[in-house]
Amino acid sequence: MSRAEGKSDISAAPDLFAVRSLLFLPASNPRAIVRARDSAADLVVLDLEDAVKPADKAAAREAAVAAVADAWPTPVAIRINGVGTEWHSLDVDAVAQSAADLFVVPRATSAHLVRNDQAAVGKPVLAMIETAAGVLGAAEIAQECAGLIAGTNDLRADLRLPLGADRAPICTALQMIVLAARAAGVPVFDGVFNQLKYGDGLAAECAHGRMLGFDGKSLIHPDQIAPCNAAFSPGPDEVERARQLIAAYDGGAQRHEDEMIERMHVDAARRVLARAGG
Ligand SMILES: CC(C)(COP(=O)(O)OP(=O)(O)OC[C@H]1O[C@@H](n2cnc3c(N)ncnc32)[C@H](O)[C@@H]1OP(=O)(O)O)[C@@H](O)C(=O)NCCC(=O)NCCSC(=O)C[C@H](O)C(=O)O
Ligand SMILES: [Mg+2]
Repeated sequence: MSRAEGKSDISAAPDLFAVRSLLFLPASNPRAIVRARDSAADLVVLDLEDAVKPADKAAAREAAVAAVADAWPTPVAIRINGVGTEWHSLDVDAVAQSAADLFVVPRATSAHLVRNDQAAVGKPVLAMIETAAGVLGAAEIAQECAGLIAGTNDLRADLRLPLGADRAPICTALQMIVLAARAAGVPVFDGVFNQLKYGDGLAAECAHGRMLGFDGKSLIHPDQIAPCNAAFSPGPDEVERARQLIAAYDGGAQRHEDEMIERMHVDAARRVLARAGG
């Protein structure tokens, strides 16, 4: 089945608040494209940027456009090369003509550059915040976007952190990215976990991201999808607590199981039920 080419309705953005897992893959890897299409990722991002060697950029662009023309069970995005690179305008033109549902801009540093790309492509855009300048501009950038993604590898590099640094030195930046997205009313996604043999490390980092307020997480391998989806889905106890809280509430401030609850707790409980699928 083939999808209409050149979809350009930016109001037709998928419900990105429902996205828990964003699977990145190099658009130059055809086997990975097949795997991604069959995967349980909530959103797939075909990468033209850092995952693709310079010599492969043109072929990757062609492959991404061809891939998104087919039917996908989930929304599919293309990550373009950044403004100022030799591939940027070719990527913009190709994605504008493609059937991708949305696109991703890397290393976003200013709202007007994101606005320019969005106007040229005519699709919803997710902006990656992955530099110090991007973090400081995130509040304005978020106003131009369908969502923000933390680019934690580039951010660590831009901050000149030692290789292998954990999350402690980037926590302030992560919180600023979440604040920016929430102030703009758009969803926000955590960065990638680079370890491919991870034990409990991935689940712990997903849980940390959820506690910081992220809606979901960027992933680099299909094996990371199940732990990520589980971590960003409310468990049965959480769902039951949410149901009981909503049922018990009748306005104002009240006691519920030895805690005070107010209207905002009911709103949060409703979000839990929505994410759990009703
Ligand atoms: C990291 C990898 C290069 C590892 O590759 P490899 O060792 O070949 O993996 P496997 O042998 O375990 O692969 C098994 C099969 O799974 C497919 N596969 C692998 N990764 C993916 C994927 N991401 N999506 C879909 N399918 C995938 C392989 O093709 C194998 O299939 P088959 O041959 O049929 O058995 C590799 O995992 C990889 O390339 N990952 C994604 C890298 C990427 O996209 N990077 C850019 C985004 S991350 C980033 O930089 C964020 C941000 O910009 C920042 O700065 O933080
Ligand atoms: Mg990056």
